[in-house]
Amino acid sequence: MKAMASLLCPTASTLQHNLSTLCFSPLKPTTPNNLCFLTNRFKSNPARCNAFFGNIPEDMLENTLYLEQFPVVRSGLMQFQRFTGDLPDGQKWGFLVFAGFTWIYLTARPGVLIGAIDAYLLAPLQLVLDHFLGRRNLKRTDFLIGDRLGEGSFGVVYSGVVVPKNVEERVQKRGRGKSLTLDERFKQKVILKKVKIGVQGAEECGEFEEWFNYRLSRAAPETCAEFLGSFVADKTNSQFTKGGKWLVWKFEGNRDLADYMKDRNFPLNLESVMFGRVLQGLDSAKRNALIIKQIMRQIITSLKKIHDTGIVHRDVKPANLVVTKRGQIKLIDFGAATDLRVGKNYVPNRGLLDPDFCPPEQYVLPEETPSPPPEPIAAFLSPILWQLNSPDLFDMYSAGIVLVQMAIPTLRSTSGLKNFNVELRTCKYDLNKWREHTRLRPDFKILDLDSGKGWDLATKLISERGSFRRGRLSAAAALRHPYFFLGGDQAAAVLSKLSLSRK
Ligand SMILES: Nc1ncnc2c1ncn2[C@@H]1O[C@H](COP(=O)(O)OP(=O)(O)OP(=O)(O)O)[C@@H](O)[C@H]1O
Repeated sequence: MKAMASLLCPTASTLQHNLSTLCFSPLKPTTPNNLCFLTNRFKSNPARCNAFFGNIPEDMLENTLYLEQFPVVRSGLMQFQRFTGDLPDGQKWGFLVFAGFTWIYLTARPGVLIGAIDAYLLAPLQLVLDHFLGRRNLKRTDFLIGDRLGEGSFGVVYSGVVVPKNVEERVQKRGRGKSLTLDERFKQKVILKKVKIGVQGAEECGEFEEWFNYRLSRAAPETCAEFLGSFVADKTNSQFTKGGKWLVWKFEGNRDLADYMKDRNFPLNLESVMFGRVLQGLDSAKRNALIIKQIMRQIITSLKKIHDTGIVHRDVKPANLVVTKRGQIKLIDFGAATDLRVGKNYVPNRGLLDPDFCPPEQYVLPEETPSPPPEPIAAFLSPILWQLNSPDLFDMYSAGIVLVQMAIPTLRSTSGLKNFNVELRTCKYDLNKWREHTRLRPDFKILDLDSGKGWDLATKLISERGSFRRGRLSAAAALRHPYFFLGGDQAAAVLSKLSLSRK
């Protein structure tokens, strides 16, 4: 760095200061500790080097860096020299500080620069590639619709299968025509969401969900269910309505976290899914705690990744976390998500949310925040918006509720969670106060293990926003919390992967 500074400062007369010749001529080292740059011409020819500089001690040569080893530095220095040319010292430094600040701004969360690269380069590239590979040419006849899995405000979700190419449909209906019995050629399972027709805002939500899925398939594919694309039904029959839009995902797993939590055996019913085996040598409280820790680690890691792209999910809850058969937790249902880099799906005053998991502030941004300007301007301003409002902390509250719900058995039922929320509101969202006053007789054993690190994390996620709209841990900060140190859950997960790969 010292040498870099000398290079950039033309008054450092110990070095040749004409940067335009830097890349073609050597710079003489001054002291053994003062690193400087030499070109490869001199590195490979010590005699020539010594002739040029006089005898250079060997230890000094060892400390010498060669400019060719740092192509980025080299081209950066050349560019810098080209731009600053004959400017006086003060202006050169001013230029450097400005360039540094611009770089920090463009790469600060939610990432103006990477967002622009995604929007103007990666998204069109994905479109072309998908067309080329036939991924955007889905059609009604590619799928057979099976059971209905759920219904939200704007869509109805079904399981289904892909009809293999050149396979005649041989569909036998079983029971009342709900379950499909198909031969083994129909093995690729999918999830289909039918966007409701005639429901206000449904079409728009469907468009947003599609947009978010494509965006995440480029930016953080491991965090969410694999999106296969969409199609518009070309005719009306029992399942389809002509003109109706369908979104399609890969089937990621039979059950979501809410399904597992309904089971009395939770969290032990996830033990072999998460770790591939039963954790030996531990009492059941410790096993429970390790499973919950692994689930929380995965949820918060995924949240960190989506927040890094500027997306806030806004509907984090067990029913929106699918558990794959390899024990991965994947986020689904981006219908309520918002991208605060470009203001996508951000409508001031619109709450779309599940009250049981929603933080007290209810909105990701203060209600007085105006509607977003056109996308490029919104993107340019987004680091300021993000710094001022920390919208990611919205999801972190929901993650905190998921943690206490998993760890405290009496909060797992719908009524238990509702009562908890009522009491919490009365305690002004102070979890410690709630603990002193609750009448729900909660069992804190899991959260109190390990000197209460789990409890401490919960109190730092479930809270009101403090001054400057902070006061809750971000995903990155939560992952640095002592709760996640010495991750026995990680060790068990790694061991299970190793034993699986050996099989
Ligand atoms: N990719 C997937 N793999 C396996 N199961 C899934 C997948 N996507 C959704 N599911 C299942 O379908 C259920 C409903 O899905 P989802 O939450 O997306 O729709 P919804 O909440 O009913 O609709 P809305 O988006 O309108 O709220 C989930 O709880 C989950 O069990």
